[in-house]
Amino acid sequence: MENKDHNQNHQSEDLPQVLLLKPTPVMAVLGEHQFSSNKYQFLKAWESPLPLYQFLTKYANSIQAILCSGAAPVTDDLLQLLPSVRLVVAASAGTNHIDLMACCRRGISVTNAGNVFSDDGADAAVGLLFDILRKISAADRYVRQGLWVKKGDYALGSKLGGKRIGIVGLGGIGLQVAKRLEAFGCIISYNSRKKKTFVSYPFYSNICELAADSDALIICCALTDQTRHMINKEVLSALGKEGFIVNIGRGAIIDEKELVRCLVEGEIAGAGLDVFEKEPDIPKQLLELENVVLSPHKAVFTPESFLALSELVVGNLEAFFSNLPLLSPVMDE
Ligand SMILES: O=CC(=O)O
Repeated sequence: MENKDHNQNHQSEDLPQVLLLKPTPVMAVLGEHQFSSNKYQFLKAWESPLPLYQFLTKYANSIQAILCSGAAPVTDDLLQLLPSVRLVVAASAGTNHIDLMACCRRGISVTNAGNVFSDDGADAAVGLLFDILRKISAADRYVRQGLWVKKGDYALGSKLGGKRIGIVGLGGIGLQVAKRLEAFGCIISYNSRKKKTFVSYPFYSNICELAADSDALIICCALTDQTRHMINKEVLSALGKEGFIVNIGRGAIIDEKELVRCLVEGEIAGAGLDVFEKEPDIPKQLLELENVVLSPHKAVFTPESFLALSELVVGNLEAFFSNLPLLSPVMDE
């Protein structure tokens, strides 16, 4: 039986080593030729016959960078094993799978998807909002099931223009959501870690107050210790029976149990959800609700955004190994 570590390539021994723990979708776009480039040695842990720990130990003192996605967390324990790592490149906007404190403590730089996902993420958020307000997916099911013929006209949806929209997280994606929804005639307010001086939208430091003053909340912020379950029972009840929620951030920003209860009991009007607490498992009750639109965590992914991401990933590696400023560093705030 062949027991060869395909990562072993004598010609590439002197190249900077970049570890990949699991395949990341960006690989499909970058193509295999990039991953056997003559600039870096990409070490793909899953291709090695060695158990992971042994594989990591073998390359422990030479791996200088990690290219990662949410599928494989970068923990303090992992970094402890790899003392030569100086850069973590996240092929995602969110960095909740990376122990940022540990990176900071160890002097490791971190990059993410920067703004390459902002347009597609914002398009998806607006699409989900449109869908739940105008009942597009629900009406589609109605027609397909032959209910238009049997039962007559479908219930009316609600107009997007004029709605008060509370954006939670006014980063790259949140700003693009605001821009799009302003064009539809919506009234924008936001909550963020800090008030942004470059926008004139009303800032709410209190998320409950934002919810109470909004017809819909759109969650675009990062998942951190501060934002985990930030959208809780209190916030949902402030949003109220007529209120909608869209989440393209991370599932755990919302207390999902509470969200499901509010949807089932009619305490909020509807939800458009791209992300969930235990993906890809989702609470079964959501499948039965007509006022919920579900999407399999793909808001920011298009072939175009992947292409832009792959260029950014390569750009960050090149910058790092040429001692130039990183293109999309994750800043400490
Ligand atoms: O969810 C997608 C991302 O964080 O890039």
